Amino acid sequence: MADQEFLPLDFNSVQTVPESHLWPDSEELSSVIDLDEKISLPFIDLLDDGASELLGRACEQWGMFQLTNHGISKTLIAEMEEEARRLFTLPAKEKMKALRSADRVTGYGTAVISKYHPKCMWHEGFTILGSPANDAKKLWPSDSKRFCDVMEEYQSQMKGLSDRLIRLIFKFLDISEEETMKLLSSTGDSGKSYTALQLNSYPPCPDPDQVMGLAAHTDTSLFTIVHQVCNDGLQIFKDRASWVPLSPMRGSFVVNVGDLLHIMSNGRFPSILHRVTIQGKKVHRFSLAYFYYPPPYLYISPHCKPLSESPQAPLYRCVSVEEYFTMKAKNNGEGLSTIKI
Ligand SMILES: O=C(O)CCC(=O)C(=O)O
Ligand SMILES: [Fe+2]
Repeated sequence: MADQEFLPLDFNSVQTVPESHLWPDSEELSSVIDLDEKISLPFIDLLDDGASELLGRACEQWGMFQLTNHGISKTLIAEMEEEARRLFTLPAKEKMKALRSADRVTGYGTAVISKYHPKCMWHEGFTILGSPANDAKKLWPSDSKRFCDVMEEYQSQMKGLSDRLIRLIFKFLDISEEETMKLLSSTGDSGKSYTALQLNSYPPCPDPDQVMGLAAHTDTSLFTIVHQVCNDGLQIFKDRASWVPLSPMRGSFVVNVGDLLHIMSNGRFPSILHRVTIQGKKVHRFSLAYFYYPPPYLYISPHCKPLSESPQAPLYRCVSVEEYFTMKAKNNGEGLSTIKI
């Protein structure tokens, strides 16, 4: 596919879905199970004394959970929502000024997984690593400070929250304090961190049943913390059997296990396949996804429990984070099978 085709659509000006965005008869869109009620993911209260055990069980059984009492203020979340809306409701030609080019990972553009699919998604995104100042200045030459301040504050708070979560999760996995400290010290402060913030926008669509918001994928992160503005649309591929729609509770974060934690837990915590469908003709859905990664130079390997009751051979070979990214991209977004022993 030519690079041109990866430009997000000018969603405001389309009356009908163009051929490039129609996903007809696609297996990808089908097979949602018929449920009377949407499935509720487990809730984890971060202030619960047993949070480590509860987190571990939820990661094991679901690879995903809803986090409450996470300590991120409602005001900051409301500001994030406002700034994301301000960005994505700019005219298309303004957004294009911050277009992510082939050699850059930050800025405005389509989802990274777009290149693995013949059809385009009903989605536009904005990716931030550390300070968004360079890209924000292109959008608002004299008025980018508010956007940058809010994005940086959110990333800093997400980093703190992620550090708390990883400590509890590593404790459950019996990963030593020394290893935990190595990870935490190498991820640095938010300005230098290797984490990424992805603002997602799924505009209203004239024919929502024929398009895909975000196609099925697993995240490469250790885990991802997602806040959704409009809680419907996210689906998970549960038990490798069928797509299940979720409706997370407003105010909670959805946290999903990514490939790197799948590897470190030796497959005990599944990196769950998920996707986003489009909800209606009028709904503009946004989400804020914070991807928590170790630095690219660190090596990841399965942590096998000694003295356990079942055999604990490693399922995956040791791999650096950077190499894993490369392998996954080469294999069209499916990385785990490439390092399977
Ligand atoms: O929009 C969502 O709810 C999920 C987004 C997501 O899966 C991602 O950005 O990787
Ligand atoms: Fe995702």
